[in-house]
Amino acid sequence: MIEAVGLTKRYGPRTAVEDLSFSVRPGIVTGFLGPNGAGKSTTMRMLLGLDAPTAGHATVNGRRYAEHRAPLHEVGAMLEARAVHTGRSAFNHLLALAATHGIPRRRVEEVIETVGLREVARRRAGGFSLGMGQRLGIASALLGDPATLILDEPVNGLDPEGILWIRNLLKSLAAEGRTVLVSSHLMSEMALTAEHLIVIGRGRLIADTSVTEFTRRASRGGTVRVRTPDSVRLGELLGALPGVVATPGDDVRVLLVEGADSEQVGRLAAEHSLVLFELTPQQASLEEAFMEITRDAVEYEAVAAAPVLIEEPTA
Ligand SMILES: Nc1ncnc2c1ncn2[C@@H]1O[C@H](COP(=O)(O)OP(=O)(O)OP(=O)(O)O)[C@@H](O)[C@H]1O
Repeated sequence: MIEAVGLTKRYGPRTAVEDLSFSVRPGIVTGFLGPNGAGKSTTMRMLLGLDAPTAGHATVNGRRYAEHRAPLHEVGAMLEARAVHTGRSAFNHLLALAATHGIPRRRVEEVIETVGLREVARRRAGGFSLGMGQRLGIASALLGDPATLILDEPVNGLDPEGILWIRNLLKSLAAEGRTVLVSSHLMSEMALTAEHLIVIGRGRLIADTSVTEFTRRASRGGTVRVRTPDSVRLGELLGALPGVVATPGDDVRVLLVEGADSEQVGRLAAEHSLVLFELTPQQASLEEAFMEITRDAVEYEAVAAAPVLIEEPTA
């Protein structure tokens, strides 16, 4: 269980994270989403005690990270996959990490097996591909068999096989009852991996919801396609409802309805005994929904990066 309460981080005049509160439950994968610069890495660093919050606090399994006696057994983290001593082999890197935390050599062999690095474990980690580096980062995170995992962009730069591997690994770790928080800026990937989402923009919480609810919200406000032999009559009835617009589709029997969901359209048709051949919500893709939901946050970044001069109107 991870808990953030009013987490705030300022770097000089810049607020990276602002009054962020959320909790991450065990047993499911929670996706931590936000556009670039939203504050995901900063938040994760605060959860791990690597950055001190300007205000607020965070706990992992009921305690602040620094208060854990054996933190590697409580929290496994991967923030930068490249944070590895490049001259060492993957095996020696893990062995050194294990030795300083009283973890037996057997466990090193186990995690190397889990992440599929057996063949290359004796090779210098500095020569690793990005994918191998990610696997090594995950191996380090798993070393202490922790109850909680915090991974920053673990699928970045991976090939499809690597992405599928991480997806399945995260799901199985969560299924074992662990708390799994994984950040990404890719909505479509998170939709396949996570069950719950925490979405931030400009350092603030935008959504704390299940993937199912997020998808539902994404399709709300979308268009409903209706095919009916009574399109003229149904169009009139829909047009009489406040905020509803029905426009003809690619066929005289097709209407594209905005401002009402498929349930409302179906009920209206039934009340007037109109036959329907088709009633299809046209879902926005999750990526579109994510862009829509975080748009203001992104626009702010763009404006902040390139200030626009507005001339004073002359009297
Ligand atoms: N050490 C720092 N000093 C000053 N500003 C910082 C520092 N670290 C982060 N920031 C700023 O805080 C904001 C949040 O950055 P952060 O890296 O946490 O975002 P992010 O969501 O992880 O982004 P990305 O997906 O691009 O990694 C950014 O505007 C960034 O420039």
